Amino acid sequence: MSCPAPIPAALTLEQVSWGSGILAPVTLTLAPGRVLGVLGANGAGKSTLLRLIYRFHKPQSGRVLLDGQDIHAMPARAVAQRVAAVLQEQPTDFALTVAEIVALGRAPHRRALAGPSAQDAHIVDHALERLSLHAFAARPFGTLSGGERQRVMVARALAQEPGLIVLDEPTNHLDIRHQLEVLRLARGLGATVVASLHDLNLVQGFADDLLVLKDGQPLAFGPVAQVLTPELIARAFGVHAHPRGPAQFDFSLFDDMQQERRA
Ligand SMILES: Nc1ncnc2c1ncn2[C@@H]1O[C@H](COP(=O)(O)OP(=O)(O)OP(=O)(O)O)[C@@H](O)[C@H]1O
Repeated sequence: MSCPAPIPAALTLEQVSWGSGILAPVTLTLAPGRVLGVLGANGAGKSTLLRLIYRFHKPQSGRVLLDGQDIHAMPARAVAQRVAAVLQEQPTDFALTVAEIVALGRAPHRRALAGPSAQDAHIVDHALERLSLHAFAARPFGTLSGGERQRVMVARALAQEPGLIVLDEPTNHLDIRHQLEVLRLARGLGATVVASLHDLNLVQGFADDLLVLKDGQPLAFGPVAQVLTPELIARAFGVHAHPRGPAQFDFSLFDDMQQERRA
């Protein structure tokens, strides 16, 4: 049994704002399969923007369009079949096992009162495998470390087979190898991706496009190489960005390094 590849979603934000100045109107279009990194200092409005995209907040003005449809004109279930979110807040039902939490990702796809199908079980199994979580499948969620929990939340999103995946600081709690693995996995899903990140180096190898926010205002949007300049970093974060010194490293996964060496 194979897992069908998700059909990536097109995302458009049309003058989307929220709160009294918490997020000023943002307009952008992401073609299906594009990866958007959202950057900004603490309190800049990143999570607020993400909440608008996964339909937690209703915009004060403007519209969020998923494949051309306003997400607030769509049934919540239809949105949940297309959009998965990996959030900083995690489930508090610590007694559920890892496999049970990941299986929750299948809920939007099941008919009312229907139990899990063989296909659901296969998809959950596949998600556990991709996040190297098989050994944890029967463990209560509450007994896991912060990094292990984060991987479970990514596996749940994977099981949802979304066309758009929204990740709020997905590398929080993760060691460097798992950070790279989760970002590579998110990129390789075939879905459109929107992720807030704090690591300006990691975002360069991960995102196609960047949206930079400051005090709830969009400062810049466009391809990473065009947007991420020392001037922009100074405006967004109030720091100088210097070229790397000799005691600093770029990181990649072993298999990437082997490929690079072979090349
Ligand atoms: N429901 C709310 N009511 C009042 N203020 C809010 C609400 N939600 C967010 N804010 C405020 O809006 C600002 C933006 O918050 P948001 O969580 O979007 O920032 P962020 O960029 O994700 O920050 P961080 O990097 O610290 O996670 C913050 O000052 C926050 O306190």
